[in-house]
Amino acid sequence: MYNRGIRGATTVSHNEEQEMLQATAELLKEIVERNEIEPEDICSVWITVTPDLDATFPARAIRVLSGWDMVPLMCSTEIPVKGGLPKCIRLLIQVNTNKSQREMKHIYLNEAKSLRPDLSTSSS
Ligand SMILES: O=C(O)C(=O)C[C@]1(C(=O)O)C=C[C@@H](O)C=C1
Repeated sequence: MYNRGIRGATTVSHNEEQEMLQATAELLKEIVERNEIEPEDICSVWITVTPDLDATFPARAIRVLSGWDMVPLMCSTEIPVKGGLPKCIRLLIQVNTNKSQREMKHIYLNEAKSLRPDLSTSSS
């Protein structure tokens, strides 16, 4: 068993609570499904938002999911680099798995696909 990291990122159109929660849940669901992981296998989830997103804590979208209440979550702000992609939510999931690092599927949705086209395996 190894401890691996899985990355994801997505964007929202507005600094709005429901949109942020929905985008976070969508990104998490895609990561979980594509990587076939269970909440029990997850060590922690680190979430960042760009400084233009302050309508809510994205962690709220994760801890209400069935089986996710005991997964350690942490939100923080991405560093405000000039010209950085706006309204972006990033996830880093640390997971226990037997898979190799190359088998980890990193998910970039919406405008965030431009961040790491080399890693993105999502078709959406
Ligand atoms: O992967 C991302 O979300 C990126 O924006 C790329 C990148 C990088 O340059 O590697 C930049 C900033 C993030 O904190 C993490 C990684």
